[in-house]
This record gives sequence, C-alpha cells and structure tokens, in this order.
Amino acid sequence: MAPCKLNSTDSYGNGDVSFSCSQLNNSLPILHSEKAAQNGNGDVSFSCSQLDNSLSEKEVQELLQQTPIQGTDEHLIEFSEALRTVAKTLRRVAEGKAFAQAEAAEWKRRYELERERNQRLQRKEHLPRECNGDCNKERTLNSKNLLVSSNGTNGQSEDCCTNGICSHEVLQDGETDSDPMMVKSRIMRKASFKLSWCSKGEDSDQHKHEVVSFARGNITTAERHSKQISLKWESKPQTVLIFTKPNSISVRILCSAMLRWLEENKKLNIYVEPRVRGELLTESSYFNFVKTWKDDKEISLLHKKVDLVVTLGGDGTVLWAASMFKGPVPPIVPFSLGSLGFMTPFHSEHYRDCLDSILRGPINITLRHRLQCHVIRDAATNEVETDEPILVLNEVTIDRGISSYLTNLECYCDNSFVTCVQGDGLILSTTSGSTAYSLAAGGSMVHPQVPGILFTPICPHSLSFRPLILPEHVTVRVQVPFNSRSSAWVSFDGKDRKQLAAGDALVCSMAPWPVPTACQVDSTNDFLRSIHEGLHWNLRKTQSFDGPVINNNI
Ligand SMILES: NC(=O)c1ccc[n+]([C@@H]2O[C@H](COP(=O)([O-])OP(=O)(O)OC[C@H]3O[C@@H](n4cnc5c(N)ncnc54)[C@H](O)[C@@H]3O)[C@@H](O)[C@H]2O)c1
Ligand SMILES: Nc1ncnc2c1ncn2[C@@H]1O[C@H](COP(=O)(O)OP(=O)(O)OP(=O)(O)O)[C@@H](O)[C@H]1O
Repeated sequence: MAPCKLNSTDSYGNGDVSFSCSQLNNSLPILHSEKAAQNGNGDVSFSCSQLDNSLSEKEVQELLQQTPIQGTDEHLIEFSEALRTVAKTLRRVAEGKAFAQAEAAEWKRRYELERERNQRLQRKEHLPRECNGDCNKERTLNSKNLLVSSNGTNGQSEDCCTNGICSHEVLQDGETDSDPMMVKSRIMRKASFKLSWCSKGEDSDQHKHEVVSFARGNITTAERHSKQISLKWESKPQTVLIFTKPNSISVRILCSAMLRWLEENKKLNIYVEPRVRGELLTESSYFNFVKTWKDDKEISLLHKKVDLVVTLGGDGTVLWAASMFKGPVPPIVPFSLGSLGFMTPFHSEHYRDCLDSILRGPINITLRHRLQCHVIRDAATNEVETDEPILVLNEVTIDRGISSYLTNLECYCDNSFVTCVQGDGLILSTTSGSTAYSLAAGGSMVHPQVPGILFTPICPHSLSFRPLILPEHVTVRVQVPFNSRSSAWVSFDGKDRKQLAAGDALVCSMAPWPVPTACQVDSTNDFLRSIHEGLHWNLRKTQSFDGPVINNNI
C-alpha cells in the first residue's frame, strides 16, 4: 500500500490537484476514508490500495458525504473541494486504464491469431502438394459452394485472407471434413478450359490472343479490343477522288482551288463525279486533267484505283461518298462545308496544310462500322436474299411511311425473339449513326469506335420500350407480320426508300467493310469536339460563385 499525499493548498494555486501514487501504472489507488488524515498545515494525506477504480471514486464520494462540513470551517470546505477534484481525476485515470486494457486484449487476440496461422502454415508444409502462390487453385469449396479455408471456418477466419486471396486455401469438391486425410484426398486442381470465337457456326481465332490470355484457365483481357488506329502510307498516294455537295457555290469555288493546288503541287491523279467534271469544264478547259467514270461498273472498281477520298460538304456528303463503295473503302478526308458537320472535322480554309500532312502521313483514323442490309421478299417462303446487300454508315430505318397506322414489326436477334415494335418504326443504327436519327429518337450517343448495333424504336406506343445496344456479331431480322394492317418502309442512310409488304423482312448485320475517316486529332477527341461544338451537348451556363453560403458542419 503506497501512501499518497494531496496538497490542498497547491491545488488552489494553479487550479490543479496533485497527488502522488507510486502504483498508478498498473493499479489505481483508492482513498480509504478512514485513513485520510489532515495535518495542521491543511495538508491531507491518504493511503492508496489496489482496489477497483470505480470503487475508489465511489469511496471518495462517500468520504465527502461522511465528512461534516461546517460553513465556517474554510479548511473543510477546501478539503471537500479537493476531494471532488480527486474523484474526478481518479475517474479519468480509470478510463485511461480501461482503454489500455482493451488495447492489450486486442494485441493478445492478434498474437493468438498469428500463432494459429503459423501453426497452420507449418502443418501445410507437410502436405504433398505445393501452393506456388496461386491462390485461385487453393480455394476450398464445400458441396454448398461455400468458400471455406482449410481450417473449415467458411472463410470467416480473421487471418490474412479475409480480404483477399489466401495462399493456404484449397479447392475441395464435396463436404468439408474435419479429417485432414479426407481433405487431402479431395484436393483438385482448377479445370483448364479453352475459349473459341464462333462466327456463323465456325471457329475464328482472329482476336483470341489479342484480347484474352488463358494463363491457368483464368480469363484476362490482355489488350483492349478497340484502340486508336493510325494509318501510315507504305507508298506515296497517287490517286485522289473528290466528292462535292451539289448546288453549293462555296463548295464549287473550293473544289476548283483544291484541284489546281493538287495538280500543281502534288502531281496526283484526280477523279471527280461526272456531274462535277462537267461543271469544271464549263468553268475552264484547264480542268481537262480531271478524270471521271462512265457507268456503275467503273464505280464498283474505284476502290482499286483510289488511294484517298476527299469530301467537300456536310455529313450527307460523307454518307454519299461511303455509299459509292460497296466493298472496301479508301480513307476519307471530310472537309466541313455544311451546317453541322459531325463527321467532318477538317476546316476547308486550311485544306493545303491538311492535305499536305495527310498525304505525308501517318494519320489517325476512325474506323466507322457499316451495316449490311438485305431485303427478303415473302420471307416465310423465300429465305434466299434476293437483293444485293445495301451498306449503311448511319442507319437503316423501318417506319410507317405514308401509312397512318402503327407499324407492327417482329424483331429477332440471332433467331431469338426480341420484341414486337408497335409505333412509328425502328432504327437499326451503327455507332457512327448514333448521333443522327437514332439520337433524335432517344437513343444513346455512342463513341464511333465502339462496335455494336443500336436498336432504337421510333415513337413506340408503349411506356416501357427503351433503346437497346446489341453486340456487333449478331444478325437482326425485322419482319412485317402477315396480319399487319399496312406495309412498312425501309430507308438506308435516309435514302433509297423501299416498301416492305406483309411477310417481307429486313436482315441486318455488321458489314466487313468499315469506312476509315481521317481524324483531326484522334477518334475520341474528334467525337467529343463534335458533340460539344456540333450538338452543344450538355451546354449550360456555369453557376456563379456568389450565392448561399454552404455550412459544411451541417
Ligand atoms: N429526325 C432526325 O433527326 C432525322 C430524320 C431523318 C433523317 N435523319 C438523318 O439524316 C441522315 C441523312 O443525312 P443527310 O445529310 O443526307 O440528310 P439531311 O440533309 O436531311 O441532314 C440530316 C442531318 O443529320 C446530320 N447527320 C447526318 N449524319 C450524322 C451523324 N452521323 N452524326 C450526326 N449528325 C448527322 C446532318 O449533318 C444533317 O444536319 C440519316 O442517315 C439520318 O440519320 C435524321
Ligand atoms: N455528291 C453528291 N451527290 C449527290 N447528292 C449529294 C452529294 N453529296 C451530298 N449529297 C446530298 O446532299 C445533301 C446535303 O449534303 P450535306 O449533308 O453534305 O450538306 P448539308 O446538308 O449542307 O450539311 P449539314 O448536314 O452539315 O447541314 C445530302 O442529302 C446528301 O445526301
């Protein structure tokens, strides 16, 4: 028992009460009221004992109550004040001790867990199979597919693997068993597998190794499926084909100037449409060097001659140019001479610098996917695709045309029924076309490099119809049912309207010939600039700084 002394006079001097107790570290002192004594100097001395802390405070309170305090005895008043302060201090010390005890308990618990873990690791070292650090192989699954660690605690153990993959878990098929020999006999390696890319019933290894690594039967995307594509000329481009928007004086002036510059500075073969050549020759015989074609057969061979296509106009001119190529398409450089120009990033006033750097290369391109469409007449009896495929860069639209009835279109995706569209129609769009008609019909805007087919209804008469985006590999079939009240109409990039009678169908899939368009910067930068500058996407005045003060303490 250590003596403890409280100097009441000191306590008044600085507002603190001081006392000494040699055993404050591990056990707290308790004041024994009967042992408290007051000496002549007003000092009170106590003895401490190692009893419960809450009791010590209680006993101080009791001492206070037992000690008669007379109003005239100032020392006693001071003494009782000092005792209250002692009680308060003791409570604080007791709280500190409780905290220290909790902390000690926590350390003890961790020590026990660590020891248990080491013991388990030691036991595992005696098992024949090696872990090799691949924890996926070592997960333990019981018959209810619960993950259990090797000590059978359903993955609830608080060891190192609670929040991650643990090196001492095992794959086990069947009931968990407390018998270690049983556990050992059921240990299995993870089954390996192979992925294959099926295209129309055949295996295709085209992208397998690029996209997925198969290490130890785990699926990992090794590389991105879609990347920024760069075009580098391997030989100097020699032939350029220029498409121009008709009936535009500014386009005609620019076209003449560009042709002169190309002829005089680049010495290239230059093709234009027959209409344009006629216009140029009317202007001047100087343009005799410009070539053209006579018939459709020659057009179909253009891609073999042409290295580069230039368009002077808006998006419609790009669509027009793309439609000229039923197969492979040469890179297109679209100059903006329209109002919106979503796909036309090049400014016509800088055509010399642009063409100079493009002819030199390398250039970033956007590979714009196209859809190939077949119209099938009387689809129930005739499965043969009668018409030539029609390629679209934006979309194919099936609508009600001049009919005032709802369209009724049965839609299938790879022979699975999708839905029946009852409304004004349906748009099957490329991702490039996502910012055109599909956008106006409520479809999402999609980066043109994302492969997919947008399935966007036009004014569906249903509250729950939402647009879909389907993967690029599917074939979509849209059929006008025999009991349809009226025909539907199909159009391709807004052109070439064809009637779809009851029983006819449209079959649509991704074409193998995309349209490469040159980028001003890169496909993402160009896309974002177009949605900002062309469509004014999410344009809003920025909220001003002044306004209500935010109280972060609420
Ligand atoms: N309600 C509509 O928004 C609506 C209706 C019919 C057709 N169109 C679109 O018009 C296209 C045909 O274009 P056009 O110039 O020959 O006809 P157009 O002259 O009627 O112009 C249509 C507008 O759509 C813009 N546009 C075209 N393709 C685009 C694209 N990929 N991204 C963003 N905007 C684009 C054009 O710049 C133009 O302003 C169709 O493929 C169709 O997508 C839209
Ligand atoms: N070479 C061409 N021959 C025939 N028609 C064309 C040709 N180029 C463009 N067109 C058609 O002309 C129309 C307008 O062309 P385009 O969209 O390029 O110009 P715009 O309407 O002024 O541009 P924007 O759409 O940006 O406002 C389109 O419907 C397009 O199909």
